[in-house]
Amino acid sequence: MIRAIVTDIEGTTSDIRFVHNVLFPYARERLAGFVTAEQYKEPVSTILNNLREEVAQPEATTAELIEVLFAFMDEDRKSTALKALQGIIWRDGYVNGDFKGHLYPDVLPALEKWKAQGIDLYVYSSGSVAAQKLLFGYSDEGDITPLFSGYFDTLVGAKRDVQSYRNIAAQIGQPPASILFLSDIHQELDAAEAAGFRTTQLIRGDDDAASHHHQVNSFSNIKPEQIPS
Ligand SMILES: CSCCC(=O)C(=O)COP(=O)(O)O
Ligand SMILES: [Mg+2]
Repeated sequence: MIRAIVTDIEGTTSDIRFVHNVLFPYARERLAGFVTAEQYKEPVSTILNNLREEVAQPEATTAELIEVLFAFMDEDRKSTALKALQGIIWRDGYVNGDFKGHLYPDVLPALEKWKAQGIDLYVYSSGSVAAQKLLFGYSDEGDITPLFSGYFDTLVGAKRDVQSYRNIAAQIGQPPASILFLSDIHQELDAAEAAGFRTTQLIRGDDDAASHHHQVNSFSNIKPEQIPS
């Protein structure tokens, strides 16, 4: 029996093009100015020190760190420091109404149905927890954050690491076999499966022939009670 569902965002609840064509450029245009202006204030000061640790360059200047951050954005590196900064910068965009968090139309009805069935809902994304709350708080469908019981980001580990899913199960307090993980990326589903989770892959665009996971093209086609263990 499924007691909890953990969902990815990019490519699963939300269009990858919203993340790559709207969110990422918005942060990219503002990152250097924001970091320069805020470098001595919290939380940016601590984030920059975390980045110095992450790249093992304890003496790196702010200008050098900004170069690192641009290289990370170029390669879509899921750096906790970069994700924290992006999340802070996106806040203005949401609050000013520059954009809303994209949701596929099939997502909200399914989340509401599962919640009404007593299934607890969680989010796991490389985007920071703050960024996740913004996307769902300022979504196309309004504030849907009351549906979620918790959020996980790279602080529990990387999305392709098995241990991350063990950490999530421990924090949720449910056995892995009673948790369903939804993602568009089969390597993430492989890691979740290795931790004992049940899995379903969202195919929002191209087929993924390299995947052995149960596949659907819409949340409306996910029946938690029918997912094989
Ligand atoms: C909270 S929306 C922004 C998601 C994001 O920043 C990102 O890098 C998505 O990565 P994921 O590994 O979750 O696909
Ligand atoms: Mg994804």
